[in-house]
Amino acid sequence: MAQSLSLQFRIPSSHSSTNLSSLSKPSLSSYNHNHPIKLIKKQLSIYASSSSDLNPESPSSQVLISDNGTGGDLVIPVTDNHPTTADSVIDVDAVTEAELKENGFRSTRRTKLVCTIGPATCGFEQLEALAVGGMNVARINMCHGTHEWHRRVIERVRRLNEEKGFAVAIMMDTEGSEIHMGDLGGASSAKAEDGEIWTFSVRAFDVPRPVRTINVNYDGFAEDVQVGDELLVDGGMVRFEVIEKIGPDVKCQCTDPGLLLPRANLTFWRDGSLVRERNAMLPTISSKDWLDIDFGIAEGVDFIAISFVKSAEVITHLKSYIAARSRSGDIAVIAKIESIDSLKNLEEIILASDGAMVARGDLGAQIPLEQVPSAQQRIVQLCRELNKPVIVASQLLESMIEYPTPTRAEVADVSEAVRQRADALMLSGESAMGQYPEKALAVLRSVSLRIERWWREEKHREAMELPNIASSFGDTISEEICNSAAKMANNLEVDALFVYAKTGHMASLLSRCRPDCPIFAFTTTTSVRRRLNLQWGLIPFRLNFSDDMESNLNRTFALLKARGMIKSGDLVIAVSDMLQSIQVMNVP
Ligand SMILES: Nc1ncnc2c1ncn2[C@@H]1O[C@H](COP(=O)(O)OP(=O)(O)OP(=O)(O)O)[C@@H](O)[C@H]1O
Ligand SMILES: CC(=O)C(=O)O
Ligand SMILES: [K+]
Ligand SMILES: [Mg+2]
Repeated sequence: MAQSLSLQFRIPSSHSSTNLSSLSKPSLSSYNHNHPIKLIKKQLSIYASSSSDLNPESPSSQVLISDNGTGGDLVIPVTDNHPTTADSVIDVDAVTEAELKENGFRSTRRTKLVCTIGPATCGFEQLEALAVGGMNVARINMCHGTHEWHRRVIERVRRLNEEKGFAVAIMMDTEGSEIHMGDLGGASSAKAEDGEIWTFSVRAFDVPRPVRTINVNYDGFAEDVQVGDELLVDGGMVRFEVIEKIGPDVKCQCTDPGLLLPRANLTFWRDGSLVRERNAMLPTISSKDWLDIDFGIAEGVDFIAISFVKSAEVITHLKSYIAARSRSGDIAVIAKIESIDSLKNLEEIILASDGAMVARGDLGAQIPLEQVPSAQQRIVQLCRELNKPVIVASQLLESMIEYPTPTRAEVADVSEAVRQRADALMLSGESAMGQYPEKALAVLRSVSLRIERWWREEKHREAMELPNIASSFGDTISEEICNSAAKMANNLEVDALFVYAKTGHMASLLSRCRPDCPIFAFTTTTSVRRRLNLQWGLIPFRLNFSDDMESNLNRTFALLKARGMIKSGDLVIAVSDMLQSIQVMNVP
């Protein structure tokens, strides 16, 4: 297949003979600051002020309202579910829009934020507060709650996206078939005190549960453990020693007291290492997980995260299962790295997946805690090399489940993940059942912004050699274009990279380069837009565009300028997957 590579430099003639670096600092401070955040609630979609940009054929699909403050009208598509036919509409969420207007390009956050939704955050208003606070992906954990409960959360997030222009993606996280406790008969927690004897059993207990008894989900439990083994709840939050086995009952003495939470994970250790007897043979995807996956496919979730992945095969199998069943076949599969086996087979698992999660909670129960930081660094780096989005998860702001401010150590941990340039950070209990979900999200947001800016100001560019990952000549060209465009963007200090990518692939290749400027990713479908929302530095927009880059650019400039998101003179580099080209230009 013949491919042409055209490099077009369209610096206006008045600038053509000047030193490029002198062009590169359009005064972002000239952004006007008169846009109250209140606008957030109603700004949804935007269109150009020029009437020729409006599609007269579909006026009935739009509602025009005046936004009395920024000048110009807003176009609100009645439904955001399918690509609208109106070429005049560009979908971007109001928070991004306000952020760009208020602070300019450079200040936008590059690190994406995932929030686990639970009882503390499942209401529409709570979800909206998280979206306004910067949530890019809502995670639902199938360890907890019913399908009905999860369906309602999904429906609310969808409604939020449709009504308020957000692109919050949904990630479903499977339970997996590792050993865990039962649900404590409805109690929210149980306290285990030092020296107490508790009974762990595969027997189901009556309600109310007899005191100091815990049900275990794994039939082979009593057979696999031995007297003297250490039993760790939630990777060591509470510890017991096995003192006696009586049929299905295992008597254990508490050695490290603490709170037992419903369905907490259990591991047992012998002579300092994790015991993996028959439970190592449990399937990665249990029969309950398959039912949950069918539910996720039916609900059209954007990501399915698979717990306790051991090998690449399970990912490949799940991907073909999804491809055969999903209407659009576009659910991304995220491998959760939280077991010894997943570390052993890391590269092939990541290659087979669409992304990975450093699931430090369970990982820290399977390898010594002091090995978790280096595992994290390795996973983050490998994912970036292989161009797969990576999420750093668990206990980032654990103390904020109870307290309104984080510990210094937590802030340092978040900073380190941002500095490693992970695509995304995740809240678990902090947002699912903590007392300060919005505050925790605000901490992730402000720490990300601060560390990213510091990194740019210090020009700390990693000397990371990005390997060639393309499998065809066409892909190689895309990859070279993105690498070059990102490098040019840094050297020329441009304000933004624009990428027109139908499947989103070129957008993620640009994100992999972690350039200094934000990446405006234009895509034609809402589902691709949502999926891109997990990736570092991408500001995803949905826009109908053609194969004619000249007209795409002109239209985009008009649309974005009309809303004050860019302005004349801003320096932009544009790439596209239709016309494989790099164009450098000032916004006219
Ligand atoms: N849908 C839900 N309903 C009720 N409680 C929930 C729900 N989702 C999460 N939680 C609560 O938030 C806590 C933290 O959530 P998180 O998703 O990190 O789960 P986890 O059980 O710790 O396990 P893992 O993340 O390894 O699957 C849970 O232990 C649970 O108490
Ligand atoms: C997120 C998760 O599953 C873990 O940290 O174990
Ligand atoms: K899970
Ligand atoms: Mg886990």
